[in-house]
Amino acid sequence: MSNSKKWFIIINPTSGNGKAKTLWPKIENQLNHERFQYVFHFTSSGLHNVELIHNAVNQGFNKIICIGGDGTIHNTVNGIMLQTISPTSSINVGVIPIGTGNDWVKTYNIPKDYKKAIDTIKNGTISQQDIGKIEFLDSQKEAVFFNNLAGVGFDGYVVSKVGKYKHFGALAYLIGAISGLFSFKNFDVEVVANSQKIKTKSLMVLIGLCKYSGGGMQLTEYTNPTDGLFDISIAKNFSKLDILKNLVKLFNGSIVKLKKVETFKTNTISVNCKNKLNIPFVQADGELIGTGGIKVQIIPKAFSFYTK
Ligand SMILES: Nc1ncnc2c1ncn2[C@@H]1O[C@H](COP(=O)(O)OP(=O)(O)OP(=O)(O)O)[C@@H](O)[C@H]1O
Repeated sequence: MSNSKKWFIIINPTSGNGKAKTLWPKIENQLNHERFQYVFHFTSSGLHNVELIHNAVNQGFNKIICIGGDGTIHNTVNGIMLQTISPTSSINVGVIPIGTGNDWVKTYNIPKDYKKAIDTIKNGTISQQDIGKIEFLDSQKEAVFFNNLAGVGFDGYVVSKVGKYKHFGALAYLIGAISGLFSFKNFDVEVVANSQKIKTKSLMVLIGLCKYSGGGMQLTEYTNPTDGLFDISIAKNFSKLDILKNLVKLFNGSIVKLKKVETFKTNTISVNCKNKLNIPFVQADGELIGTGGIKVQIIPKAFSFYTK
């Protein structure tokens, strides 16, 4: 059987605090019951995940199942975007969500129950969305792609801390945010987008495609992940009290209505961080990817996946 007829499955054994590994035998039973033809691999690291997908596409696989959380989807997207053999939107990805935050799947109501997720992959439809490409302004690091949300500043700082709280499930991000609050310092930033320059002290600059991040928070003014535009939120000079007072607003989407949050849409953005004494972290889809200034551009409808 040629590779294009088979599914290529990757499982991140550490996702969901190890739940992906424990559930795999049951998932495998269900896939066999539903007569899926497949090969499978466990990831040994994020980089291994990217390489597995990159090589699979080069070998002719065009149907992928990703078992894990947002980081596993992110690494899978990067494997697809970095290969040059096939148009990226011709590779279809099914997701069985077994992560901690599981934020990306919430936008599309992809079921967390593995049997229902398999049914979505088997009987659902194929949708597409835009992808973001991040290039680093202050280093030679390779470009990183994202499918959900990227951010510079406090949210990157939270991601750098969240690992040790993952056993709390989706609450890990909120706990990470509260614990990081007291050591984080707002940074100087110059944002360039839509021929405008915004110079400010900032808590964070968020570059969104989909609706949820940080374990269910809604930090951007989400409209449409296929409109060719990012949803930007710049949180300007928030105090610790501002954050504590507005914790509920982080989750119900109304944080973007605050005066100190500037929102707009754009298809490219530069986030320049000139102050070498306070260089912010950069996160993409909940993965810590670097530090300092970035330039981000949108690649319209580059990612194809199974939805209900
Ligand atoms: N075998 C492995 N050992 C350790 N880490 C791994 C391994 N395979 C992949 N990883 C890394 O595991 C990290 C977490 O994966 P993932 O995001 O899927 O799960 P999660 O953190 O539980 O879920 P979520 O991101 O939805 O909160 C990713 O950064 C990925 O690079």
